Amino acid sequence: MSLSACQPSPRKGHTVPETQDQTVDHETIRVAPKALLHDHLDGGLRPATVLELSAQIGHELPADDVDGLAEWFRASADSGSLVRYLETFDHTIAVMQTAEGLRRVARECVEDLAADGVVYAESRYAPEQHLSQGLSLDEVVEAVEEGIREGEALAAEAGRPIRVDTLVTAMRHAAKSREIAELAVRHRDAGVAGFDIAGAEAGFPPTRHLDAFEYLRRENFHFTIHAGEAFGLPSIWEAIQWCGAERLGHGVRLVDDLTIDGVPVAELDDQVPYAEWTEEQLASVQLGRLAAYVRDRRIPLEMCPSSNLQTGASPTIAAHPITLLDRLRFRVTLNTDNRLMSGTSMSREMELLVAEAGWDLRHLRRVTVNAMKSAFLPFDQRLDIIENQIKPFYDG
Ligand SMILES: O=c1[nH]cnc2c1ncn2[C@@H]1O[C@H](CO)[C@@H](O)[C@H]1O
Ligand SMILES: [Zn+2]
Repeated sequence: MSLSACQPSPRKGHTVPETQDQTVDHETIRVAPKALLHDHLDGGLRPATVLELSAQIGHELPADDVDGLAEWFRASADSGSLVRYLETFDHTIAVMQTAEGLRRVARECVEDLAADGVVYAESRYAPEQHLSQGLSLDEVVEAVEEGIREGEALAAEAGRPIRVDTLVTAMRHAAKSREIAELAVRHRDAGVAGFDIAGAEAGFPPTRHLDAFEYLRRENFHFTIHAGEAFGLPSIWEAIQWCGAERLGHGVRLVDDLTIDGVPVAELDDQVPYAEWTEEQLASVQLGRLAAYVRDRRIPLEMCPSSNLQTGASPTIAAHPITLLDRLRFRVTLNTDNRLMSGTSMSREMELLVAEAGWDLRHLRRVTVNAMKSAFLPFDQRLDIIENQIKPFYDG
């Protein structure tokens, strides 16, 4: 891929000059250092592990071989509805009910991310969904952290060092968020970097969990909220202005607050791919008050293109708002969401954007630095990864 004339000129501070060849091939993407903020532990199992652990506990699966099961997850998650997409998790959560199962899944998650070139990741899961065989909430967290430390050690041995922190999630339809928030804070010095709420969005506004968010703020703890995926601007507004979310999980519907001459950009008659918009077209986009606030405050958007195609939040990669929001300089990050359900990886998400949305190495560098800037990791450690791992590769 070479540079196209439609790309915005790099601003001061963007160190890759526009004249430099930004060709991105498969191998470059594979080895590029990546930062991943939004990846569900229970959405990233190896199909072989689901099969093996299910056989051990007598859990019945919809397919009995690796390829068939991988395909079943992809196809079933491809429903166009978040609620149906989430039903596929029954089969992964079933094998994550023992300390041993949780530890193995966490260890393999870290190894798989490291093999994909990820150098920093935040892996999230909902401890309340892993209690059916008698584990306590604390035992669930401890088992996951053990598995993650094992995975980090194995990855370092394999020459692919990676740091993985966790986000403890509360399910938004349940009424446990305060208890889960306290659980997260209890384990803050043992690998838990933040808190999240997930699950069906429509009908379950984040303000139902205000008590948990107020508690977390008093504890100086970090949290992100899934918002603006299956429901629109009111959900994003509540997450930021009522709950105080530091980042937005997805936030893709923020595009509803972008207009040209009063028409929402997604409803424009002549739909030109965002990569091909001219600087004049970009300059004519008006930001509503919420979108302007999100951009002004540099609120990170944890965007997950493939997942959004499956749940119907976006029709195609080329038309996915990530490219428009990136070109308008929102703080966009690129994520996998659920590697098993989407049959994806960070490399694959990057390749899709390069092949179908006009991205090149500068875009990949930008979302990687953005993600690292937005991580729930102490500032000095974020800086260290940016300066010593990310920039040397992308600017080298
Ligand atoms: O994209 C998503 N939107 C909302 N909820 C999700 C998404 N992906 C996964 N989960 C939910 O988060 C739980 C904890 O990891 C998963 O069990 C699933 O129910
Ligand atoms: Zn998610």
